[in-house]
Amino acid sequence: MLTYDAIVIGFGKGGKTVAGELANKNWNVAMIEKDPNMYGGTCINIACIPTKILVHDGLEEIPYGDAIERKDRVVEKLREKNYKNLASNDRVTIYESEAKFRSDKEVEIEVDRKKEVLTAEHIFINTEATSNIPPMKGDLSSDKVYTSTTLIDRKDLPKKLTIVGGGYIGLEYASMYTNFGSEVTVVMPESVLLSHEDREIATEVQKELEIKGIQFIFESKAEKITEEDKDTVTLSLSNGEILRTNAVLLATGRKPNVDNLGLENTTIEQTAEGAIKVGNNLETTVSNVWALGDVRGGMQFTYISLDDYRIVMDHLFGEKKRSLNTRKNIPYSVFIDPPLSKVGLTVKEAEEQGYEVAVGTLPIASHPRAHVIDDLRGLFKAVVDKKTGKILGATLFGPESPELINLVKLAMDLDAPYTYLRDQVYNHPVMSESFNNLFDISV
Ligand SMILES: Cc1cc2nc3c(=O)[nH]c(=O)nc-3n(C[C@H](O)[C@H](O)[C@H](O)COP(=O)(O)OP(=O)(O)OC[C@H]3O[C@@H](n4cnc5c(N)ncnc54)[C@H](O)[C@@H]3O)c2cc1C
Ligand SMILES: NC(=O)c1ccc[n+]([C@@H]2O[C@H](COP(=O)([O-])OP(=O)(O)OC[C@H]3O[C@@H](n4cnc5c(N)ncnc54)[C@H](O)[C@@H]3O)[C@@H](O)[C@H]2O)c1
Repeated sequence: MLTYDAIVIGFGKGGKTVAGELANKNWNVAMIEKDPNMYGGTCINIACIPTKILVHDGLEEIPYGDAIERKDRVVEKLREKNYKNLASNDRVTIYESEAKFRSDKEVEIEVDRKKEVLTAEHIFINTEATSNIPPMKGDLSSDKVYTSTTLIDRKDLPKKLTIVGGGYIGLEYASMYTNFGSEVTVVMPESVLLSHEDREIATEVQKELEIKGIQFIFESKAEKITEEDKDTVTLSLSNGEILRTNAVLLATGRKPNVDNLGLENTTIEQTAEGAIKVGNNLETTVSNVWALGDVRGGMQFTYISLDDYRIVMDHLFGEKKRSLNTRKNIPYSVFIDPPLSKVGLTVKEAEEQGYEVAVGTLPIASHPRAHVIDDLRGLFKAVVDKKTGKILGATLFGPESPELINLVKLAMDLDAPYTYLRDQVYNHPVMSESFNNLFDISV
């Protein structure tokens, strides 16, 4: 049995950051990663970075095949850099193996076909989330059926792409493949697009995506896939429709990955949804065994996993003040064209929580920067508490919104009144100066 100060399972955002930091504090760290193509984790290899490269290149009208090649080159470079970052640290030993718990503090791996057991007082679980495959009949193993991971490895552009699921992945892939030239249809069980978002803005999003050529089929589930010929499958929907298509993307959520992790050999508990159960400081039900990122449930974003690392470090070495409870406003963006970004509450959510609200609305077409960049699409909305003047939230649909939303987040975190963003001196002509008008709200 090999003894370390810490074992990290999964070379993802949370895991690699924890491993590097512990090694810098002179801990001996075992880093276990099961897939040599995943050094650096989901984000850089199969998610945020490759998809945002394709979003970018699609908008630049770069041919699909060239964009896929560039994506592969960048990902390889990043993976190598991530690997070297830890491999070059004498305090870190990297094991390429699936990790499986044998007991609360023992982890089994396979090295050169031989089983090896590692033990450490501190263990960090960072084993990602994986694609949900919906219960469907037919040829699910067809080479024309994809997940978000496998579709972006396809070298030729599918003429017709049908996407099952209208969440983040469904919409981002719909927008990006339409930009490359695919004819895209999105099938979803909901009766409206983006059911949790501001209705006025969601309607605007649907309008813009339909103008691009995307078709939406609401209130419908995909039920069966039938192989037709070498280029075609048919997809039977619960509403009776049958779609002929060249590729099907299953974008129906991602679930915490605890497959083969051996949790049954431990006293680590899981939530009803199958995530690893953690307290507010991210410790599992076993003392000094921690879980970070997608595997512990909750919001699935790279920056959440990074902030999980901050919480864990604060509990191990700091003042123990950081926790899930102290985390402030979390922004997010859906990288459709133009992008949609949100922080805080919508009008409906604020009213449901008992706030009396004042609302600012700004069509992007009214803003000078929109004319400079020749993109008049979109609508911004801000929600303010009438009583205190505090900003309760903003939903920004329009160019550059993924950058802008962080300004609103900052103002909200600092408890600044809405007038702070309204009366700010911004440079010109830029998108952020739209806040002079967006926040010109009478409360
Ligand atoms: C298509 C797509 C696009 C996305 N776009 C964005 C975006 O733009 N912005 C954003 O913030 N988020 C985005 N996300 C979400 C983001 O990628 C994840 O939230 C984030 O990568 C999760 O990181 P993590 O720290 O949980 O671990 P991960 O980075 O997922 O790493 C986990 C690692 O553990 C390894 N592993 C698993 N089981 C074992 C085991 N038993 N033994 C050893 N190793 C194991 C895996 O191989 C993997 O390398 C996207 C996700 C997808 C799918
Ligand atoms: N920009 C980003 O930050 C970004 C981008 C992509 C993914 N992500 C992360 O990845 C996670 C997973 O994304 P996702 O889009 O797969 O999940 P999601 O939960 O956002 O959406 C899943 C969709 O699939 C639908 N669905 C479920 N079963 C279905 C069925 N049988 N037939 C048809 N539709 C069905 C749901 O109703 C929903 O519309 C997100 O939660 C997000 O955190 C983030």
